[in-house]
Amino acid sequence: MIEIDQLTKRFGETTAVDSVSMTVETGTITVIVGTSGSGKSTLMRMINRLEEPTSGQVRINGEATGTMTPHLLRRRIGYAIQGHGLFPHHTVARNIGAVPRLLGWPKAQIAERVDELLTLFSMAPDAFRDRYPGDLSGGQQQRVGVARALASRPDVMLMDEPFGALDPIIRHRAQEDLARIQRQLGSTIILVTHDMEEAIRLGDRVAVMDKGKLVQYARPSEIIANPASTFVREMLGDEDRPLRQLSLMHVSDLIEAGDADGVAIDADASLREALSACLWSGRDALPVAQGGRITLDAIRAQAEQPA
Ligand SMILES: Nc1ncnc2c1ncn2[C@@H]1O[C@H](COP(=O)(O)OP(=O)(O)OP(=O)(O)O)[C@@H](O)[C@H]1O
Repeated sequence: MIEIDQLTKRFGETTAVDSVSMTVETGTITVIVGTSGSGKSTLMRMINRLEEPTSGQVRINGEATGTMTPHLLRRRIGYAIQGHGLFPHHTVARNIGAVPRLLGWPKAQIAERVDELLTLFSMAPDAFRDRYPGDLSGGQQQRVGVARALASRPDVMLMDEPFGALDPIIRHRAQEDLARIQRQLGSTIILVTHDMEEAIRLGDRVAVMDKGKLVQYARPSEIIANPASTFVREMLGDEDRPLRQLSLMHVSDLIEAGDADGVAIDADASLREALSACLWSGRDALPVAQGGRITLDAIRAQAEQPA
């Protein structure tokens, strides 16, 4: 568990982070979202002490980070940034193994961990471990950057706009990969983004920042249903709210008895996908692969419900 306790950072006249308190549970993804200059990166950088707080405290599993040696603290905390920050003259394996090497892991164990992570990120170890970053696509470089941050099984993983440089299609895949890997490894991740869509999709909890203040900290469904301020409502984009609502619910929530024609949809698919399948194929109902059907009327009723 990470406890952020009345954390404040001033740069001269500017209060970049203004008395922020929040608790991040172990094994969850917390996304910090806000406009440019709202203090997201500064808040995150105080967790691994790349910035020293003006006042307040961060505790990791009850231990105040202010009392730890900064470089030892940073070895316990993975850090991935936009543009990956890989060493260009080191192979993929050497890049991923950088922190375990610093920690003095035996060579065989590092090699095993490198292969395990490459596999997890759908990159065949034999094909990738000896390549250099320059020989990889942008998406592959980004995955290696994230793999490197995870290599030493850090207590916490901080990610600052990790997918900011990726095009929208790869970005979606990268987000799905991260969510899958996080579930598999049970990692604790804090991720910064300016993209509310990304926050809603990835976050177990979403922290919305405005002018250095934490204006809402809640589950995505709660943020969509009850935005705490006009600012949060604007971040959400009013017209998109029904669609966001649908993307958080599943076909399994609305299955009814009966048949329907055409290609079936999976019960795990989101209502947004079901809506898009209905509209795309011109059907009023879809069969559900696991039995029963879902109707366009039921999906529409869900989208129209006052949030
Ligand atoms: N080293 C610094 N010296 C002076 N001011 C700074 C410094 N770092 C950040 N700031 C200021 O603190 C405020 C918050 O910056 P921060 O980078 O945390 O915002 P952000 O929400 O991450 O923005 P972005 O999305 O643009 O990265 C801004 O007004 C910024 O200009």
